Amino acid sequence: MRTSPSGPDPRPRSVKVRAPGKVNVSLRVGPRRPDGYHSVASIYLAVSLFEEVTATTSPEPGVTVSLSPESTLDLDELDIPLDERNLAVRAARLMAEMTENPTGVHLTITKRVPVAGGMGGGSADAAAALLACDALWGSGLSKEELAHVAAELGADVPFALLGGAAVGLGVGDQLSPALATTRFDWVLVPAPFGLSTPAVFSELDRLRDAEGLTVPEPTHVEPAVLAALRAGDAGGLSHLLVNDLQRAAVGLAPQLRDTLGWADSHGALASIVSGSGPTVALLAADAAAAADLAEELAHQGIEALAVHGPVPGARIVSDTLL
Ligand SMILES: C[C@](O)(CO)[C@H](O)COP(=O)(O)OP(=O)(O)OC[C@H]1O[C@@H](n2ccc(N)nc2=O)[C@H](O)[C@@H]1O
Ligand SMILES: Nc1ncnc2c1ncn2[C@@H]1O[C@H](COP(=O)(O)OP(=O)(O)OP(=O)(O)O)[C@@H](O)[C@H]1O
Repeated sequence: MRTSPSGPDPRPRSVKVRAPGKVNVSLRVGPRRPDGYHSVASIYLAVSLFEEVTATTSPEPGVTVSLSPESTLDLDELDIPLDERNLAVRAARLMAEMTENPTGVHLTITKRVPVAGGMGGGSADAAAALLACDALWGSGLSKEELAHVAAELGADVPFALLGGAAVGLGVGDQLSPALATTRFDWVLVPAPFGLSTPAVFSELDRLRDAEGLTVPEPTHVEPAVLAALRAGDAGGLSHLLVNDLQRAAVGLAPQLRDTLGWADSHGALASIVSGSGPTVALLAADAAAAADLAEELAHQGIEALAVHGPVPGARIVSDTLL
């Protein structure tokens, strides 16, 4: 239990935080562990597609949540629980447990990252909710303590707090920042369906079992990937993109093969399934190439989003007295 030196501010307030989605430019997955998780060696890149969470003091005790009409996703189509299963609600409740006399809070989430898309959208909501409640309640937690709480919520949540580019070991939660000196441009192609993260990991286990393939625990990431990131070398990076989950995602959703093929047919440098999928990330040579590619796909009626990374992790956008 912590209180900030000045104690909690009792006045009604509203704190807005934004947090990015991510792609994994390299994702190596080890064998299933006894706890059901898999050790990974991952290189995360935060991209410029942001979730927003506004935490507003509520006269009612507890945590409530709603989705903002400013969301760019079609809210009628979304399968997002608005109860204690919501990752942002879970984050706020954890923060409340660690804060003296927390007020009630209402969370408003602006969804932009494809749901169940492999880009860590729910994780971004959780990270944003943690930071927003930390500010609202003056919980006084250190960065390390916040990262610890984040890891309790999910493997991708600590990275959504940190942002930028980072190496993730353990289940992806043991993070070390990586140097990326210039931006990398991507075109994201969301799918009209979602994939369940545990189902994709299980499919990878199934494929490996069927092949009699045993894999070692991943202990490190490829130095060449870090060198390409450091040098801002999109061409070099394009030959190094790797995702062990990709074949499992494609196994569950074979239509992704076509989308991945658009890199060749539409002049992108390379393509990769983002995390557990099904969003596909096409790597472009530069911002102009990404904008052209997104426009060309849009002309064909295909949803495509030009983004870039690295971008910062969860950050406060506004803090307003009501
Ligand atoms: C695929 C990635 O997005 C790559 O960054 C992450 O590994 C997934 O992170 P996440 O969605 O935050 O995952 P969690 O919410 O912690 O876990 C959901 C489920 O995914 C599986 N899971 C997740 C992460 C991991 N390293 N190994 C796993 O096997 C487990 O079945 C777990 O129960
Ligand atoms: N705030 C939230 N936003 C979206 N989904 C949520 C949220 N809270 C809980 N969920 C549930 O979690 C599931 C996965 O959501 P999410 O969009 O985070 O997937 P993802 O981006 O594939 O995750 P990851 O890349 O971290 O594996 C959704 O289908 C939904 O039922």
